[in-house]
Amino acid sequence: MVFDTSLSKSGRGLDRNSVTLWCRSVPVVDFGFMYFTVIMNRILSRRFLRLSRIPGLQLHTTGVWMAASVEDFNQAKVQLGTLKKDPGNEVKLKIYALFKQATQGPCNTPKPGMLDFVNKVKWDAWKSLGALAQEDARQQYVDLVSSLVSAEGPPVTAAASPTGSEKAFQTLLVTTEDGITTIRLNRPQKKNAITVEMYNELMEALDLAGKNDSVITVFTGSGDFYCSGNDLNNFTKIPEGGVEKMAKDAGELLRQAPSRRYVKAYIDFPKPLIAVINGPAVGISVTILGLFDVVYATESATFHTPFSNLGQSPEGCSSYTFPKTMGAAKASEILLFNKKLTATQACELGLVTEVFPDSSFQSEVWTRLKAYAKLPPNSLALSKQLIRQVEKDKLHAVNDAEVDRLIERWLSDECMQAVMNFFQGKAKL
Ligand SMILES: CCC/C=C/C(=O)SCCNC(=O)CCNC(=O)[C@H](O)C(C)(C)COP(=O)([O-])OP(=O)([O-])OC[C@H]1O[C@@H](n2cnc3c(N)ncnc32)[C@H](O)[C@@H]1OP(=O)([O-])[O-]
Repeated sequence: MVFDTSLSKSGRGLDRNSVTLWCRSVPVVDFGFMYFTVIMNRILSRRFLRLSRIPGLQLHTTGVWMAASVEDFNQAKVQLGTLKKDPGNEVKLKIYALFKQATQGPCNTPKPGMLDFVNKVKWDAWKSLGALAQEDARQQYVDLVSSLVSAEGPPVTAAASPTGSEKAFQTLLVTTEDGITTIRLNRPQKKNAITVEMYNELMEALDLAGKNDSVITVFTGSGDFYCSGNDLNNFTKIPEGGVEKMAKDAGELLRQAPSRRYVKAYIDFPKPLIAVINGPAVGISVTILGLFDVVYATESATFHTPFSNLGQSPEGCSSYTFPKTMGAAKASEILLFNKKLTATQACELGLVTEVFPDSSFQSEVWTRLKAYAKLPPNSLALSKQLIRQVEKDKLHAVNDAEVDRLIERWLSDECMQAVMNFFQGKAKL
């Protein structure tokens, strides 16, 4: 029998009079249920041990054993749907078999054919329960689900963070639901311009998304813009070391450095990365798209890299990914001569995967993403890595070269003048 905190708290299935701990069929402790509950909670909450894993240790009640009710069973079915972690095929088969036994009794349906692999395995699991009584199957089902739920720890409360969210950020909304980690740029009043804080949070969010249970990771923006690129205020916050220090720090943020590695975080991201472009995209939010696996755009989105206007040069590996995707001539129009693309043009050039009507964009895209997130995660991640692996070294080298050039550009009069023009209201895109 598996005990967990929720079981010991509610006392479900136990006679509350007393509980005896047995070791190798010898009773070693006998105490009242209340005391037992207190001790079990302390032991389990400190994660010292799980009684079911101790060889020879058995738990016996001295009173009447109460089987799980139909209500408990129904509640367990609901709880099963809230599990965040996949319990694995073996456990899922056990759950399936117990469910069938509890609801239909012993298996007496014909054995599926040899080639019907999945149904055959399920049938075998059910059949293996033999003549187990329905109420015992119900109890085992409830216990199994209960142990899985408690193994995941207490549910995250709404007050602690938004639904499905793993961590609260200042400039992003990050949620994980239905196998999708969504990273939403969340400075709509500033058109989601990327501050230094946001760069750092994006790296942290990517790191978490790469390690959590999600299958795919999706970027999108809050409000009417996807992103207006680098926040030009980043250039106005001059640190103690002066402009040179500012340019160097910004370069390190983009480049492969131990703790600051913005573009690197995209190059090395291990799972499928999808951009949902909900409105205009500018600067680094466009160049980085070459490192995404799929880009969906709403019809009215635009794509603009005004580097020459700003006295700057391309980044996000676009000096390599853009010519590779669309040819040097088209890439030069965009990266040198500031050509703004419509979503349809960006799609024709291969920067965008597909364009959707504004009216149905969100519903069509999210339906598709939810379906993608149901695909086998390991297969997806490994296939992505096969596609990207051959180019990784090249991309890191391109990133380094681009950043070296940018650090020079950020110190140039051309760049300083362009930034001043923006804040004096002289230059808007
Ligand atoms: C580091 C790696 C290198 C990266 C390179 C790049 O990304 S290059 C690309 C660099 N990016 C650019 O050059 C884009 C510069 N931005 C623009 O040209 C225009 O804002 C616009 C066309 C994006 C939107 O025009 P619109 O008339 O629809 O809206 P609005 O103008 O009224 O904006 C609302 C508020 O947001 C503010 N804000 C917006 N974007 C930025 C920003 N990037 N920065 C700071 N602030 C920004 C704006 O000041 C205003 O603030 P306020 O006054 O309310 O306190």
